[in-house]
Order: sequence, then C-alpha cells, then structure tokens
Amino acid sequence: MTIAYPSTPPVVAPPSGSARPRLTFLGTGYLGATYAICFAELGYEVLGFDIDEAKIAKLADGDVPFHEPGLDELLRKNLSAGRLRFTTSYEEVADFGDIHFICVGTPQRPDGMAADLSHVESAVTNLAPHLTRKALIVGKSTVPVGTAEWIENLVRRHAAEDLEVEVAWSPEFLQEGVAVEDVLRPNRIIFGVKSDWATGMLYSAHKGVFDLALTEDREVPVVVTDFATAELVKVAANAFLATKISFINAMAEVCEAAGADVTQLARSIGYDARIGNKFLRAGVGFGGGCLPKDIRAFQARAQELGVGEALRFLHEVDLINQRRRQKIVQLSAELLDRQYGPAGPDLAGTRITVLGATFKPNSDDVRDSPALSVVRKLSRSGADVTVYDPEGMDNARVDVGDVTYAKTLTDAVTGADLVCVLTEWEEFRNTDPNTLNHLVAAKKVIDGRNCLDQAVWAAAGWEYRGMGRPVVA
Ligand SMILES: NC(=O)C1=CN([C@@H]2O[C@H](COP(=O)(O)OP(=O)(O)OC[C@H]3O[C@@H](n4cnc5c(N)ncnc54)[C@H](O)[C@@H]3O)[C@@H](O)[C@H]2O)C=CC1
Ligand SMILES: O=C(O)[C@H]1O[C@H](OP(=O)(O)OP(=O)(O)OC[C@H]2O[C@@H](n3ccc(=O)[nH]c3=O)[C@H](O)[C@@H]2O)[C@H](O)[C@@H](O)[C@@H]1O
Repeated sequence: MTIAYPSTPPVVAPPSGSARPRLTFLGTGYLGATYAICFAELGYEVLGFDIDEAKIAKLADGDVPFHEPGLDELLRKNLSAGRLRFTTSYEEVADFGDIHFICVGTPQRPDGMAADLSHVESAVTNLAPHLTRKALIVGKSTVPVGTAEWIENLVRRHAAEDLEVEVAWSPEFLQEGVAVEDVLRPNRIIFGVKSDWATGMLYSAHKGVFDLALTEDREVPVVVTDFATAELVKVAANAFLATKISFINAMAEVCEAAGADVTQLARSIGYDARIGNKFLRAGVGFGGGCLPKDIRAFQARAQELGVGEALRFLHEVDLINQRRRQKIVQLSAELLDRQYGPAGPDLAGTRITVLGATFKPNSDDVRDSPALSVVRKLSRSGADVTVYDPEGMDNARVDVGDVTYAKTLTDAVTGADLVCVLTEWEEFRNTDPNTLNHLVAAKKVIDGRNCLDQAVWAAAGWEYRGMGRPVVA
C-alpha cells in the first residue's frame, strides 16, 4: 500500500546540511509540546521553545506540564535519547532549525469574538531577525484566513533582506486526550504552500509519519493547497464538529419536550453512513480551548470579509451550546424542588456535587469547560457546590476559587442533595451507585453527558435525569 501523496516525494536538502530537517516548535502548550515530543519519537532532532520559562524548565526536566496520556513516557525517552531539547532562546531556535513550527496560542480577544494574533506576531517578529540561513516557517496555530499572507509580510520586514525565508501553513486536527495517537497517526495532513521547495521541506518533515503509516499498511492523505484554503480547512472542520454537536443538542431539546430519547435518536440516525455516529453525543455541550473560540473567530473573520451572513448559523450553534449549560441549572432546580424564576433559581441551602471539571475526559484542560461554567452558575444561584475531577483540580481551582474541592469521589458526594456528572471520566461511568447510597443526603443524579447506565442508577433507587431523555419513574 502506498501513501496517497506524493508517490515520488520531492527531495529537498535541509539548509542546515543535516540528513533530515531539524525541527523547532514555538509554543510548547497542548499542541506544541505534543508535537515536539512526538516528532522526536519519529526520529527527528527537535528543539521546543516557549516564552514561559517555568514550562520549558519542566519539559527539560522530563515533566509534561499538562495531562495527556502517554506523553510523559515519550518525553523522558526522547530527552534521554538526545533528540529533544527545550529552550527560551530565539537565537538558539534560529541557529538550530530548518523548519520552525508556530504553535502559540490564538485565544479569543477579551474585547470581542476575533482571534488575538499577538502571540503569533511576537513569535514571528522575534524569531525572524535571528535567522541566518534559509528556513521555512510553518503555521500550525488556528488562525483567521489571511494570516499566512500577513506573516509572510512580517517575515519579509523582520528577516535579513538577502535571506530566503518561506512561509507555509499546516493546520492541526489533534484531539486532547488522544493527542499522541492523532499526531503519530493523523487522518490527513494539509500543506498550504507557495513553492515546491516548501512542499518538499514539509514532506521531509512528515516522512516519519508517512513511513510509520507504510509499516502499518495505512494511507495518510495529504492535500497540497494554497494558504487561504489551508487556513480555512481548519476552522471549517471545527465549525462542522461544533455544528454537529449543537444539532444533536437541539434534537435533545425537542426530545425533552416530546418525551423522546435523544441517545436512541442519535444511534438511529448515525447508522446512515452519510450522517455517521461520531460527535452525536448530546449533553452539556462542547467546550475547550478550541471549538468555542474558533466558531466565534470564524464569524468575526467572515464579517470582515463581507460574508457574515454565510456563517450566521454559527451564532445559533453557540446559543444552543450555551443553553445546555443552563439546562443543568434548570434540572437542578427541578430535582431540588426550587422555583426557577426569571433571575434563575434560588438554590440557597442546597448541597450540589459536580463530578467533572475538565472540558472532556483524559485531559486536565478546563478552558471554557461546560462543567466549570455550570459550577459557577450553581454557585451564583446560592448552592453550596463541591467539585471533584481526577485530573483537572489544579486548573479548576485557578478558574473557580470559591467552591469546595474534594480529594476523592466519595468525599465529594458525602452529604450531597444532588450529584451532577458533567465530564464523562471512566471513574464516574464505572461507579456503582449502590456504593454511594449511604453517603449522599438524597439519591438524585443529573447525567450531563448521558454516560451513566440509567437502568442501573434507577435500580439502585436514584432519581435520574439525563439530557434529552425521558424521565424514568
Ligand atoms: N489544544 C489543542 O488540542 C489544539 C490546539 N490548536 C491550536 O493551536 C494553538 C495553540 O493551542 P494550545 O497548545 O492549546 O495553547 P496553549 O495555551 O496550551 O499553548 C500556547 C503556548 O504558546 C506560548 N507562547 C505564547 N507566546 C509565545 C511566543 N511569542 N513564543 C513562543 N511561545 C509563546 C505560551 O506560553 C503557551 O505555552 C491555538 O491556535 C489552538 O487553536 C490546534 C489543534 C489542536
Ligand atoms: O482545534 C482544536 O483544538 C481541536 O478541537 C477539537 O478537539 P478537542 O477540543 O480536543 O476535543 P473534542 O473531542 O472535539 O471535544 C470538544 C468538546 O465537545 C464535546 N463533545 C464532543 C463530542 C460529542 O459528541 N459531544 C460533545 O459534547 C466534548 O465533551 C468537548 O467538550 C477537535 O475535535 C480537533 O479536531 C481539533 O484539532
């Protein structure tokens, strides 16, 4: 079996003179650190860079500064092998690398929906003046369409006049929690380029990925395209995923009104291969450092391009998603027999346990986490809220300070009037409700991710509420 592209790869000698291109990754957060470590694992010589000295010190010490399954082990292995180093020096990055991957954050601007490109700008303008030989700067961060052209201009202005520095765009599609697998075995690779040299360099930089695929008899489709298309592929993919989740959550709203079951509905429509069964899990909705900010930045950019109307539906996708968070508050009021007035419910005097703080399981990431958003809402309504999460407690504490954090699941549920499961960690899914019966003040549970076995919880005497599912007597 051959890889889809290119069957005869262009041969490009790395400017450093080394056999394989030397890679640097600017920004060693969830994306950049994972990439740096995985590409060292594929055999490349890699240098990771960040302006956050504490993060770089941790990584250099063999300690991944966030939770991502499998990454710690690969970090330590590749540090020992000498293929992987970390630095806070732009000079060292410029001196070392043939290809510089930009992996810095592009958060939502505090004053609006658009993406904040200041980190991208700072990384590029600080690196460019130190470059002394031909190099390729490759954007991996998620950006508004048009950014690659802008970066090309920045590079032209900040690099030495007689130096050839090219730009390319290769967006990233990894999912947190399975990031190692997604980087080593991507389902596609996009090269946004302007020259054969850039294509060749990118091919050489990904040869390890293609070789691994060959040994496993897999194909990795590669799309070689222009800058704008490459940038748009990324935001279009995230917009589609967000829309799919909000679609099923809209169906959950209808199911709630009609007494139907959205989990059976999702399974039934998912059998149609044109629809597919992935990303149809109704619940408390999507969060994280990407989908919410990306659909907003996409709308903002479409407005600038004069095609805001084309993406107006994404505003609705966002609204549906926000409503799911409020739905948990509504259900809480219902189960606790509290009135839900125009200003929300009065939950004073109630004890609510929230299981889950991260935006998804197998990650410690709490950015725009639906679980923490609900925690804030419940707490503002007067409830005494206790939170437990297997990996996200440290980050959660920074985000939401004025609630109780329990050390274990059993500590968390002790004395609870209501338990809300808002992140589908295995620990929660596997919990036998019978073991909690004697701990709680009342056997009431909201399954915000439809991840518990409704029949088992009902049989253990719990009043169960799922999302978009009929009430079981
Ligand atoms: N987290 C994910 O799963 C994925 C993220 N992305 C995109 O990748 C980008 C990065 O996301 P994350 O890694 O999640 O963010 P993050 O916040 O975890 O990491 C960003 C890193 O960039 C560093 N940084 C800021 N300014 C810098 C500079 N001038 N030079 C070097 N480093 C600098 C920060 O200190 C931080 O360590 C975003 O555009 C995001 O949308 C794309 C696909 C997946
Ligand atoms: O641009 C990014 O950073 C990444 O964003 C998402 O990845 P990620 O944010 O790690 O997590 P997802 O698995 O997509 O989940 C996002 C949110 O949607 C929720 N979700 C997911 C699926 C589903 O059916 N229902 C649902 O509510 C999850 O609980 C989570 O809160 C995309 O899936 C990645 O392809 C992309 O690279």
